[in-house]
Amino acid sequence: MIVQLFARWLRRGLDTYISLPLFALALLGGLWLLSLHDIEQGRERARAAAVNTVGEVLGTYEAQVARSVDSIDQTLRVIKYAVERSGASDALAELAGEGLLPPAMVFAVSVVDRDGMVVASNPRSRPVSVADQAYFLYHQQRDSGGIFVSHARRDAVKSDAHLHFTRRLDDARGNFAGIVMLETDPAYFTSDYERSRLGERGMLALVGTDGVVRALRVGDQTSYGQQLPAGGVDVDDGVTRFAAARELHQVPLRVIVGLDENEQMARFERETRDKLWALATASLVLVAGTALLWMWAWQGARNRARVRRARETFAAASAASLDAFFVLREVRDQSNAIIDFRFIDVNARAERMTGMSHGDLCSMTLLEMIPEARKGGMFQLLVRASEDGGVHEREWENTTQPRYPRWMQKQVVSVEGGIVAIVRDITERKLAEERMLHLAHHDNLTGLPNRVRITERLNQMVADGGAVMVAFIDLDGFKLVNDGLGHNAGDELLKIVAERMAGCVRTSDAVGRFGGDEFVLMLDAVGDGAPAQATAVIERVRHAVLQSMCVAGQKVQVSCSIGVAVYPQDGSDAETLLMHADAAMYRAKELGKNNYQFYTREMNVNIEEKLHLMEGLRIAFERQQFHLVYQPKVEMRTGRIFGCEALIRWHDPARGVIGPDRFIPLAEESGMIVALGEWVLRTACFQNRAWQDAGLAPLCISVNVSPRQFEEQGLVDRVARALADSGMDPRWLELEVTEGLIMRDLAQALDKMGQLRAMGVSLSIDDFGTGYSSLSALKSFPISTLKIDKSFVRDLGRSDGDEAIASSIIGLAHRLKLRVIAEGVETEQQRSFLSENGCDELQGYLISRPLPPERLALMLSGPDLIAA
Ligand SMILES: Nc1nc2c(ncn2[C@@H]2O[C@H](COP(=O)(O)O[C@H]3[C@@H](O)[C@H](n4cnc5c(=O)[nH]c(N)nc54)O[C@@H]3COP(=O)(O)O)[C@@H](O)[C@H]2O)c(=O)[nH]1
Repeated sequence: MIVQLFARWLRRGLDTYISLPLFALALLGGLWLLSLHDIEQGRERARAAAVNTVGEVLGTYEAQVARSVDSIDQTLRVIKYAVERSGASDALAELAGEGLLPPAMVFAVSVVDRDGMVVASNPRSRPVSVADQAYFLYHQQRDSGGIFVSHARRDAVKSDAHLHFTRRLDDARGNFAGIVMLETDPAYFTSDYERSRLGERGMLALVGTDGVVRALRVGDQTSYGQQLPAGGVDVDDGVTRFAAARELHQVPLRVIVGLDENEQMARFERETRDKLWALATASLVLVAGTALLWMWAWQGARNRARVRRARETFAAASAASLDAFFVLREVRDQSNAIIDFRFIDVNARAERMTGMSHGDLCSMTLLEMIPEARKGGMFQLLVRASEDGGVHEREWENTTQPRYPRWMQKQVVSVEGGIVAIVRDITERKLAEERMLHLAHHDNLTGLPNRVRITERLNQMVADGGAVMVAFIDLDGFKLVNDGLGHNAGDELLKIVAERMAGCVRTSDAVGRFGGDEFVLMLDAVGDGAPAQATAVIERVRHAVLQSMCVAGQKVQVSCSIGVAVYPQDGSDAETLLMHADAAMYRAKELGKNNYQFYTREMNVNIEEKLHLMEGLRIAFERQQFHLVYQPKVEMRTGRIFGCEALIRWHDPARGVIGPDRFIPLAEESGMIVALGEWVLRTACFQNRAWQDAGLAPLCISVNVSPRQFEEQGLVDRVARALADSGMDPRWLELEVTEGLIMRDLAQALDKMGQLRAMGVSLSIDDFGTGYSSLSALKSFPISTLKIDKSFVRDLGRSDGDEAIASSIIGLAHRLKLRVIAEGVETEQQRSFLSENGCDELQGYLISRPLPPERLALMLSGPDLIAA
């Protein structure tokens, strides 16, 4: 782990973008260190040179001052000698005569007697006393045998300050006899100030051993009298100097030379500044150059890292991927055109997909592996990806290479130095899509094209032009088989019919299932004789369907009603053609079923009539054109009328009485059934209450409730209100609901039926046997009666099937502890059968047609209608 980390660190360290700035930093540091060291040495050298100069100047200055002081002393000795020999008054004149006196302009010489009076002088001056002067007192008090140098002072003789060099005079007995004195300007001792050597702020000084400055010159300024500290070599004028001092022999004086440090170091500082500038500039250039190089190197390193990461990612992703990865590089000819692609790398999935090893693949080109790649567009896709960059995707159906997947999805990505083709086997998905497409367009049960496909196909045939016949086929009697023998039997029948139909059509025709027991034929009626052939196909289909078959172990027979519409005369699109074929099919049903009818315009009259009726219904409700008739229900055993069914009638002034079969479905469709149904319910309740109030024996009155009415939210409230308003006891009300209605939303129906039952209202299932009741659900219905549909009653005594159904319903109802009523009983034969099979109640023309209320009242007051 540590070794790895170290290796990684080392690798990174060696990376140019890291080592380059480090190197530049080291270089810069070294450069600066060397330069600063050199500067420091230069400084030392400059200082040493300055100190050296000070030494040299001091030597010169010392020599000069020593010479001056020496000659001054010589002069004083000569004067002393002359005064002691010749007397003060003549001595100076003699010496002047012999030219032994110094120039009077610079030096004034005087002789002072023992009382301190100047007695002779050159140049001449008035006699003044210097008895109080330090130099006089010095000699008066001691015989030092030496020269005395005074402070620079003004005195009675001279108004400006002078230095006084004095020697003692002795008389013959060696007593104090006065002094000889030489006065000079202090500036005399600094007049040798050379600017070229001492600069502007250099210093020359003559200082007494007492530390008092006798003469001082700094640049052009001369001064005196300052007190220097013992051994001090510089004056306090704010200038730092290189300075040195030296004491003079035999005279209590020191000479001091000082050179301004700034002036002495100025050249060095200037050169240092220049050096530093040059160094800074070089450093900047180095930093800028390094920064540029670093950016370039960093960019390069980043790119390399990206490529490395991409490689690693590719390797990791491709190794684990379910897709096959092929890395390819172009093969170009001399004109730089791409002529092939060579495999550079592939993953394990690619090896499995091609059945070739990595080594084999990487020694091949694309065209060597798939020679037909140019034909299928694969090669061109790779070329496009290679030249245009980006990602290119396509799905491929492989029809040539049996060992490769049938469907492949290829994604081609241009990468640096080549392209990557990612190939995915999508055969499964494609097949699933095909399956789903098939399911979406085909009927599950029969495998025939469904409504969607039929419409598409029909539109296609219409678009292709030419005559097309559309036959809409509805099975007659299918419901009986489905309800009687169960759904499985119904399904079986539909499959057989579908096969038979498919067997009748020509290859140019098509057959599909539209839904339920409805089928559609699309017949090509183009060409000579084609219409006749198409009609023959229709007839063949009708005949084939009519053949009996065995389903659920029973021999059954159905027929079909066929409506035919022809393109282009009966419609210009699939929808219209199907609608018209449907209308023609209804006509075929009306004409007794088991036949086919071509569409005619008159058939549309029915539709118009429907619209007309709908409008009439609305007006009829407003104008109260409805009334109820009541059909009695009798007990089979006693013949007693125990109830009646309220049936609605519409009396249209223009059209006469219109039956509910015609307008109830329209009222359902328009939603008017809710209001109409409530009117029926209330009228029936009020009527029943009126009969009871008239003293007739109480009857149970049945009211039909249609599906939409039943599903309406306020049904229970409406029933409660009708009962409350009419004052009728709920036990005398029965609501008849159909099977289909309950099964539409079983949970909600059960809830509603429960509420009605709780109110005391009875419930019966109308038209039993025609719906799709689940027998297990039937158990949970809170109903009291099952009504056998009149379609099963009609052929009792003639049809074994109907008899079997009727007796089964009776048996079933009794086992569920329900009563059974048969409706539509018209004949004695039907009554006997029902009676013999235990049916509890009867309703039908055999007893009575539906009657107006007053007629029923009359009937109720009569004898019982059938004998037990
Ligand atoms: N929602 C409502 N539906 C209603 C209402 N009134 C009637 N209807 C339904 O309309 C259908 C046709 O009814 P109608 O024309 O009144 O026919 C009924 C009887 O007249 C008829 N019937 C009775 N006995 C016989 C007979 O011996 N032979 C024969 N051919 N027909 C007979 O049967 C119809 C009663 O059927 P049902 O209701 O199933 O007991 C019909 O479906 C009515 O339900 C209404 O107010 N609301």
